[in-house]
Amino acid sequence: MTEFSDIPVIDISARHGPERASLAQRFVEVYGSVGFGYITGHGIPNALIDGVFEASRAFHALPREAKMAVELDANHRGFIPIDTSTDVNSTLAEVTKPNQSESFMMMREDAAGTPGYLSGPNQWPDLPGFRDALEAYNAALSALGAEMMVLVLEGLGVPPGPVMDGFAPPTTWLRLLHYPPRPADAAEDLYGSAPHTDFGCLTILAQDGVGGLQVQTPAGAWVDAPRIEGSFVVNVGDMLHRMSNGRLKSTPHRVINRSGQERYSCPFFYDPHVSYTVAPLPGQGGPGFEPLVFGDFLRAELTAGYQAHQDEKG
Ligand SMILES: O=C(O)CCC(=O)C(=O)O
Ligand SMILES: [Fe+2]
Repeated sequence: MTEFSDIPVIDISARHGPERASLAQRFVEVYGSVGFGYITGHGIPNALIDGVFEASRAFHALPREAKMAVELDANHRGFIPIDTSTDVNSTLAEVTKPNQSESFMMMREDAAGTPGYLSGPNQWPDLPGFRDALEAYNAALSALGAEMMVLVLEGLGVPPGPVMDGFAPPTTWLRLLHYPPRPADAAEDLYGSAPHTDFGCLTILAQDGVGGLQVQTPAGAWVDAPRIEGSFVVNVGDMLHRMSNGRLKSTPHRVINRSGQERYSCPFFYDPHVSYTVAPLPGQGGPGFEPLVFGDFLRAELTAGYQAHQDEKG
C-alpha cells in the first residue's frame, strides 16, 4: 500500500472536455492509493454551500425541545442528539464513548407511505428557509454524486449504464453535523467522530474552517484534512471498495475538535438504492467479496445504532 503525507487535489472541470479519460484515470489512481481527495472545479455555487451551513447553524441553535420534536425516526431521518451515536460497529478503534457531535439527517424525500426500507418523507423543523436550503443543496449534490460515480466507473473500465440503474433513485444522506469544542482535559478516546470508514460509495464533505478532520495513512499516521477554499473532501466508502474488488480504498478517518470553537460540517453520502446488490463489478478480477444486498447491510449497520439511541432515551 502507498504511504502518503498529503491529500491530493483533483480538478474535475475537465470532465466536460477532451481530457475526461485522463481525469477518470487520475480518479482511480488517487482513490486506489489515498482513498481521499480534494475536489475542485465541481461547479456547485458557493451560495448553495453557504445556505446549507447557515441552515445548520440556525438548526443547532434551536432550543433542545425544538430539535427533539424532529428526533430521528425509524426511517433514519431527523435529529441525532449528542451522546447517542456510538460507532458500535467500529473495528478500527476501541470505541467506548459516544461521538461528540449532534446532527440533523436528511435522506431522499419520498411520499408518505412509500414502501421499502429507508423510504419516507423527511422530518422538517419549524425554521424558515431550512427545507429550501437543504433541498437545493441535496439536489445539486445528488447530481454531482452521480457525475463522479460515472467518472469512477469509467476509470475502472466498467460500462456505467447498468450500474447507475442501481442508483435510480440513489440512497442519499445529507448530515448537518455540529461538534462542540473538545474539553482540554478530555480522555484520549473522546472523539468528535471516532476512527471509521464510511460504509457507502462516495462521501462529499463540506466543512467550515475550524479543522479537526484527519485521514489515516496505511502506516497508521494521521494526516490533517483542513478546508481548502472552493473544494469538497471526497472519499470512497466500503461499498465502492467492494464494487471495485478492493482496488479503491475506503480509508479510515476521524474528527477531533481541538480548536476551542464550535465546528460544523456537512457530509453528503451518495449510495445505491437499498435493493442494489453490491458485488465486484465486471472486469475487476476474481471476486474477493461475497455479494450483499445494500439494504440488508444497512439494516444490520443502522439497527444497532438506532436501538442504542432508543434505549438511551429510556
Ligand atoms: O465532520 C467531518 O469532517 C467528517 C464526518 C465523517 O467522517 C462522517 O460523517 O462520516
Ligand atoms: Fe466519515
